[in-house]
Amino acid sequence: MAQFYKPQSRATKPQRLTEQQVVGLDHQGRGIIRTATGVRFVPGALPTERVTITVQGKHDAQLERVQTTSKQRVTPLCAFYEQCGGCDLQHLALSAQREHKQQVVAEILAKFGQVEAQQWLEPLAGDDWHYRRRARLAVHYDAKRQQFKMGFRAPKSKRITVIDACVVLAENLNRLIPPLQLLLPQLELVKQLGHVELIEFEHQVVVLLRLREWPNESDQKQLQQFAAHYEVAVWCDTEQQLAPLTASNPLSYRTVGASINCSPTNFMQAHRQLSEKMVEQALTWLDIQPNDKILELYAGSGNFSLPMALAGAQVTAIEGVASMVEQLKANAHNAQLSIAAFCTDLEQPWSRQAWSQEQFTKVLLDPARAGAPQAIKEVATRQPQKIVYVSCAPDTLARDAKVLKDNGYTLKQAQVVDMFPQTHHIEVITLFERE
Ligand SMILES: C[S@@+](CC[C@H](N)C(=O)[O-])C[C@H]1O[C@@H](n2cnc3c(N)ncnc32)[C@H](O)[C@@H]1O
Repeated sequence: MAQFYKPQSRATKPQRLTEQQVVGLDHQGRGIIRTATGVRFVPGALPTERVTITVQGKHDAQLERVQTTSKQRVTPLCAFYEQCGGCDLQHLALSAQREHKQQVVAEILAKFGQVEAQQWLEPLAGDDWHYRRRARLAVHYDAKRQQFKMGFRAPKSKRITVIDACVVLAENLNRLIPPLQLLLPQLELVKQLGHVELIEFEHQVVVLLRLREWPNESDQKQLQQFAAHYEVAVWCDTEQQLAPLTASNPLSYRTVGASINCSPTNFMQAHRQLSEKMVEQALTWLDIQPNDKILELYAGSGNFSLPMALAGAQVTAIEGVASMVEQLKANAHNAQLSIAAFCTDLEQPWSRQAWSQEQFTKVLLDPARAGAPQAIKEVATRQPQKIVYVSCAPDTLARDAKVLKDNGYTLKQAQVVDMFPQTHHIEVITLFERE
């Protein structure tokens, strides 16, 4: 048999380093330490602290002990903080979390966009706990052991941290976790359950079950009893259909001056109070005048479109998901507003889009994490007076901001929207103006 050279295993004992100085926080909320062998990123460590770490991989390290504690360190509220990893900034005081988020955005804008905001507004904040109006819970059923797990996935892992409460989830949703943990393993559908979503709408709390097939009669009966008892609607999302299994009120959420009807799988801003406040800020910056023609990109079901039209603008709204475009049109119709809405993939050039031939005075865009690499070039060449850019990813915002800067725009104002307190996730709203 042929023999091949096999290098010796390089596995060594994990290296332990004591008295390490934390010099900053990175954009994922991890402490930064400069060791003799390079930079290490340490979840849970805070600037000014001296800590003991165990080195893992090339740049990561695990926090073992805090030797000198930061004044900004607070005791995490959540019992699952160590295992869950969802709210990874809970050990940092809230005011410091917000300061950190603003600093991260400013640094990334300067480094990757060569852009500086002329003015930062105070972060927009709402409830710091029990603020989330939507959560997706991972599930796993071990048929052999008849073991059911429901919770959140641990960081960088498929492991499920079983929880019986979540400190950032709206109380309306939080109370459903223990009874669902009891009910679901008793149902036949547990064997084909993909995940569970809990969503708080304006007049209805929804438990959405992701399934392969529609539930059998016995399961349906038990789910109906559950729904009646907890005053929720159970919806099922199979490959064939998305529909309520129990009685359900129409699903909607509030925006400034209007209700937005939507389906349980449509995008909805995460924070139950801050969505409207963020829309108000956008309206203030846009300063809508009677002749304004506004182009809105990544419009969803109309969260910004309806308030802009109510303020008197002529709105053209673009969204990539066809069902949301239809929803947006219906929402505009219900509010007796005239909004031109189109389904377009904004990753593609606009040359064939008839809507793009119009002259727009102002643009509002609210892309997903990937930002708007193609759309921003198209916007910049059209030279609207004002651009309001809402972002949940400072790195792609910085890349797109550079395109605007190169095309004569100045970043007049910026504001962190604390849409995800206790976590490192960042939302920011920005106003660019043509010089
Ligand atoms: C952050 S959400 C914002 C939605 C809306 N502005 C709101 O406040 O509810 C981003 C939206 O962009 C849409 N989207 C993502 N990629 C897209 C693309 N390539 N073309 C068009 N729309 C896209 C998503 O479907 C989603 O509705």
